[in-house]
Amino acid sequence: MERVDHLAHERNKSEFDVDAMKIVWAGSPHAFELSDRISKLVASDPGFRKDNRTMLSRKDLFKNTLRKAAYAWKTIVDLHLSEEEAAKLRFYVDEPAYTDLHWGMFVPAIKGQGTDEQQQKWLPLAYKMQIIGCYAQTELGHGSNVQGLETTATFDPQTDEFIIHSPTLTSSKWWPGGLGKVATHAIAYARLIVGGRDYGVNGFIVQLRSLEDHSPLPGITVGDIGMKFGNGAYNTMDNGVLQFDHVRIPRDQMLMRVSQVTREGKYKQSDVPRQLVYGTMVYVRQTIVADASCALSRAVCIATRYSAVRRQFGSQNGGPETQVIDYKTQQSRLFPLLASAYAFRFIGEWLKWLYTDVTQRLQANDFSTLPEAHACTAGLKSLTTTATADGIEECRKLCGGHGYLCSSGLPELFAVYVPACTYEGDNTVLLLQVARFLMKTVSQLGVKKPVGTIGYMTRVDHLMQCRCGVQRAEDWLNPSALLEAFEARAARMSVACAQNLSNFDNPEEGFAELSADLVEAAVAHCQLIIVSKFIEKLQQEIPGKGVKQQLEVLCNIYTLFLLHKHQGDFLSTGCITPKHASLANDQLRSLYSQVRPNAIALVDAFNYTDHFLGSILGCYDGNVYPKLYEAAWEDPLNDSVVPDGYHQYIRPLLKQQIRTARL
Ligand SMILES: CCCCCCCC/C=C\CCCC(=O)SCCNC(=O)CCNC(=O)[C@H](O)C(C)(C)COP(=O)(O)OP(=O)(O)OC[C@H]1O[C@@H](n2cnc3c(N)ncnc32)[C@H](O)[C@@H]1OP(=O)(O)O
Ligand SMILES: Cc1cc2nc3c(=O)[nH]c(=O)nc-3n(C[C@H](O)[C@H](O)[C@H](O)COP(=O)(O)OP(=O)(O)OC[C@H]3O[C@@H](n4cnc5c(N)ncnc54)[C@H](O)[C@@H]3O)c2cc1C
Repeated sequence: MERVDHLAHERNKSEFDVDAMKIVWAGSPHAFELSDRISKLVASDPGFRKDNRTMLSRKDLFKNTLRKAAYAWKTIVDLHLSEEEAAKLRFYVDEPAYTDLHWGMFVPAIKGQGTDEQQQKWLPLAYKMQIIGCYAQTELGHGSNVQGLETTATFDPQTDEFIIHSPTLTSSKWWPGGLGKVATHAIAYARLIVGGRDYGVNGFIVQLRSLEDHSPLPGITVGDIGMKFGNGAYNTMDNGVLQFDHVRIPRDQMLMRVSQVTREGKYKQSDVPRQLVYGTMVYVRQTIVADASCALSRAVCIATRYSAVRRQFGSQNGGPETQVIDYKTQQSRLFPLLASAYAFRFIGEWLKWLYTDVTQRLQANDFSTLPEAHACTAGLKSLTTTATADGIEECRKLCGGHGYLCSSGLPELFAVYVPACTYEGDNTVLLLQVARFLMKTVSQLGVKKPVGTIGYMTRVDHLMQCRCGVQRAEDWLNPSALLEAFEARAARMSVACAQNLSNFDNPEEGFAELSADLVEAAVAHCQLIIVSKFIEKLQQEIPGKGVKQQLEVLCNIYTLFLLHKHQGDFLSTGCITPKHASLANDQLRSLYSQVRPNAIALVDAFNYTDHFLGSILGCYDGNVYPKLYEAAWEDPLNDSVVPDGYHQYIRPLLKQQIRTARL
């Protein structure tokens, strides 16, 4: 049967080259070809089916995840996939699993913190999955405060070993993904104790389970921490608990790139900064930013397609009702999210570049950009994950009642995504790190020249007193006007915090007292980074009919939407007047009308297969109602017409009502 495209009329309206936009979204023709090929490979293989996840019990769900992970590995090996292709395949399988932590944290931790010899020994085993690793840092009593970890690693010079121990209940490792039921090894973070002295937290490679029968090794107590938020969702992951009872490991299993312990029991610190012990977190925060655009764009794709299918009110002379996407309120909620998905895509690309740059510098013993890389990865991780989690929930509401069905894909997407606001650093704690960086920058103005993303502070005198030159709504399309408003707001908020801090005798006390304001200053700074990198991206040549114009519209929507949402900051710092704010809002409305005919094509450019989207509301052909109707009948509750439990619980009730009625 020929498939009808219910969204064809929408696709015909678009004013730009969608195929060219697909390449911009993917990052390059090579990246597009790779994503396209691997996503289709996964979608066409029934072994990767995922539409029954929300109905399985935890045990069945978890076993199914183990099956899929093994099947994915077999596919990777059988097809001789490259590292890049294998990573894409895992991405499109789209199921949180122990492999995420093995490839995403265990391997990078050994690469970043291990010596050359340690890498040579452990990486080949990990690459072939002959060992499976996890990242065991967080404890029951301490997550955010890494310096507060309690697990100890005490050097025993007699045997040339470390004794890994959990001295208290609160020192139990708690949360590590893959730890609960699968990992054979962990990078365990513990306080390094040598000669009775505490040298702070360091990573150690510890074997947890037998490679023969998977039983925990002596001294190891390990298990899963239990069900998490939502059906299916992150419950495919075995987040675990772990206690060490004087577990001995050879000295050479301490990750020794940052500091070393010699055979004689001498502690030595390398020339590299101690903060590199936190290096794996910087790496993962950068990948999380790139991932935010994927999660948000999925939700936006579903909500946009469904908004074009769904009609309510406004029928004229018996004709069709209005598509809900034509309501200005729907547009003002949806299009900023569409623009954010693109903005996060480009900031993710830029952050990847920054991370690669800092890594190369570190290898050449240039540590100068490390504080900026830490501030950018921490701040952008916080900003993009918060906006994405909120955005997915907004997309669910944009889909009305049907968005609440699991078959819309949105409840599961939200449940899987929302812990990103907490893991790899609680979002508020991370913004406080950015605030520290900002306060340090302001306190050193005139002594140290700010560069990179903080370079705008060199013009602080101008930014403290400049006046917005916008006179008509269209003036807000001028990138210089937008940039200056965002720079002035960020600079003024930071300087105000620094001035308030100077009123405290004890800076730490002042920092704690003003922390809510400091977080807002950090948000203003991070929003400026995203806006400025989007504008920079548009200064490049971008091929394809109408592609650049569409991106300009999206960039302006993203920027003016932020200005509108945070107009309190802009007004209270005197960067703009109420008249400017009102003109910005006028311009925003006009931009929504420009994006409207292109909305479906702009989400088609994400090039998601129906399998990856996992949503009846977001399916490519827009044939929503028959699919919803069919899916309802597939629910196990509809296996029988009369439900189990009828004779036990319903019939007696009804009988009782009959007796009462007769009385
Ligand atoms: C494609 C692969 C994808 C893989 C993705 C897999 C995803 C799987 C899903 C989930 C995985 C989740 C895994 C985890 O959650 S692991 C645990 C993560 N834990 C955290 O993030 C803890 C957060 N806490 C911290 O990072 C720190 O405790 C802290 C908040 C930064 C505070 O640390 P500390 O007390 O030591 O620091 P200070 O504030 O005193 O700062 C001292 C100076 O150090 C600088 N600093 C801090 N951190 C870093 C860093 N990471 N890099 C560089 N520099 C750092 C800080 O700025 C201070 O500098 P100064 O110049 O001011 O002295
Ligand atoms: C799904 C999931 C997967 C995870 N995977 C792993 C893993 O693989 N490996 C691993 O080691 N860990 C993992 N974690 C743990 C995770 O990294 C921590 O939960 C996270 O770092 C937050 O720490 P916390 O739980 O201690 O939160 P807390 O620090 O206890 O936060 C509680 C509240 O206190 C606030 N707060 C804390 N400190 C401050 C402060 N200084 N100032 C102001 N407010 C503050 C926070 O903002 C938050 O509102 C995972 C967590 C989750 C949810």
